[in-house]
Amino acid sequence: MNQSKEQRILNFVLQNAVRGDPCSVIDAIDTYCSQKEWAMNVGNEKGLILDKTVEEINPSVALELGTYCGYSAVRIARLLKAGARLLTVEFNPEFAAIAKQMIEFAGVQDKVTLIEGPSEEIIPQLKKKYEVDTLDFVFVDHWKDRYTPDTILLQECSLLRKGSVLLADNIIVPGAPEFVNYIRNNPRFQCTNYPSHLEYMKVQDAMEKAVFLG
Ligand SMILES: Cn1ncc2cc([C@H](O)c3cccc(CNC(=O)c4cc(-c5ccc(F)cc5)cc(O)c4O)c3)ccc21
Ligand SMILES: [Mg+2]
Repeated sequence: MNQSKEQRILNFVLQNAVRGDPCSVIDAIDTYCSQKEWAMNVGNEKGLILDKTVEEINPSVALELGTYCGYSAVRIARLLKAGARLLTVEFNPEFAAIAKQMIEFAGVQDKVTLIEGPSEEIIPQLKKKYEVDTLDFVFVDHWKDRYTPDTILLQECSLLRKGSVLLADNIIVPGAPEFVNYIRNNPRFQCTNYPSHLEYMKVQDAMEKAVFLG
């Protein structure tokens, strides 16, 4: 049975990165996906916007929607302080299996809880099953038509507090027009747009930061 692209990305990391070195894992994925096979990792240009946002917030509890191969989970986890944690949600079992190995190889597994299942099912479980009080940071990078319903669900589940920060990928490509309309017209969020480029391409993309005002 021939390998998936995600398995080829993982194999390249296992052969070219350094176990326990998250930066080498990030670099290896970016090298492979810019030179061999494009993949929907947030990439290094938008990754720097993600890094700066995480460093600014210094979250104790972070959530990621859409793990994929674990690239952004490794990017976020490598910046977390001692005792801080990232919960990352992936519904696709193949992606989750790859991401688990990626996170472990990078050596950030003690900071990351990979949860297999759809966001709409997992979000309502975060308080009781995953002992979350409120979320300091949420990276939104799953199905683009889920950005709005899941932002509403996070509020309904009282998972956001005054100052919680959402950062959404792909505001231009593939685009999340309904989310942009919802969040920019919602008085409970303070929004900032960060123009960038689609990972590994010269195509315009952007990220949107939304601070919950309580
Ligand atoms: C409900 N639920 N809960 C957890 C959860 C997890 C997933 C998966 O992780 C998953 C699978 C497939 C697609 C996505 C969304 N990502 C994208 O679609 C995307 C596309 C492109 C792009 C851009 C240009 C192209 F030409 C083609 C693709 C660039 C990007 O950065 C993307 O993030 C996410 C899905 C639903 C989930
Ligand atoms: Mg994305």
